Amino acid sequence: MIEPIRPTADAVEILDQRALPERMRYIRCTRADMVVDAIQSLAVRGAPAIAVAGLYGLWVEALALAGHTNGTDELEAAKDRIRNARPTAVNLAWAVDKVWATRPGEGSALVRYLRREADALYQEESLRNERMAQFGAALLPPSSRVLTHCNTGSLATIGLGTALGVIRQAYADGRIDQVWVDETRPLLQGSRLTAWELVQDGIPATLITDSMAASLMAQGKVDAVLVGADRIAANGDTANKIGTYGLAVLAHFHHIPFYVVAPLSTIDRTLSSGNAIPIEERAAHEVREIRGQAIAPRDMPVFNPAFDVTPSSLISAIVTDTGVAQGDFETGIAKLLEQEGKGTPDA
Ligand SMILES: CSC[C@H]1O[C@H](OP(=O)(O)O)[C@H](O)[C@@H]1O
Repeated sequence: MIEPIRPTADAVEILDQRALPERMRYIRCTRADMVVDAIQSLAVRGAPAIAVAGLYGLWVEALALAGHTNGTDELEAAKDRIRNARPTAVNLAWAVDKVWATRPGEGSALVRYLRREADALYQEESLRNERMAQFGAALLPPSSRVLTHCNTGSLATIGLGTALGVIRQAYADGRIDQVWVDETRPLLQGSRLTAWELVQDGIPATLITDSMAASLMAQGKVDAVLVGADRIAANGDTANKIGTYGLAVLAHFHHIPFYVVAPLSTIDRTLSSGNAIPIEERAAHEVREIRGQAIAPRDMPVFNPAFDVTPSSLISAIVTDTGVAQGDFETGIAKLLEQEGKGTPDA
């Protein structure tokens, strides 16, 4: 299994996803700001993965500050920088807030606690992926041809992945014949990362540009669309990689099931709808260049939102680690949240 995050005795090693698919190199992080930079530059990315990376960042910072005079204040400031490193994916803030709220005093007890919490989330996310894969695969009829957007695999999570975890399980169950992989402009998480993961797994996949999805659906070559999520509101409105909303509109028009796959840690219990989900806007060069090569006039104005919001009315089902919500998402999501931690996922 690919390891996007590798904790060691005194650091956290992060697989630099910016260098994929050509090179596998790890960044050794010994301070919080090294992890913040890795998250903000998308060296590590994907809602669940950045939450795990963030907790290890908190741990290495506590390790480095142990014994410092202003260590407590410096650690709290670092915590805020980690928490706010990327605004849309709720997992990061949720994990940091949860761990910070119940931390013990300071010193070695705090260091041990933070490492223990990071290890626990690492394990938990891996198990969540396995449960989602089972629930999601059951939705797909045999010989399905599915389309996916961005990267929701082992690189974006810990373990099988979310939407890509469902695809892996469904393929293993003989339910998938073909995967259409959206390249996912501007940062190409689909062509660089999802395609790389599927090639490694030997799963039949074909790379397409984002603009090709519509005609594939019109030709009847797509049986389902599977995507991940960065933040899901209580009514099921979902923020995900830019381009997801367009796919949902296309799927709705062509009567194709549109599935969102995400762990409960992606659900924002405080938001009644997607209107208030903060959408991260990123640097213009990400659109104007590819790997430093200009593909647009140098000072061309750019609009570069990293995510968009799909209204729940366009979503066929939301697959989580405790079961599947369909139809009345508000009630369905509330029921799935009630299952959390009970160890007996919804049937
Ligand atoms: C299971 S990852 C969820 C989500 O994260 C990705 O965004 P990014 O590559 O910017 O971190 C994409 O929206 C995935 O669907």
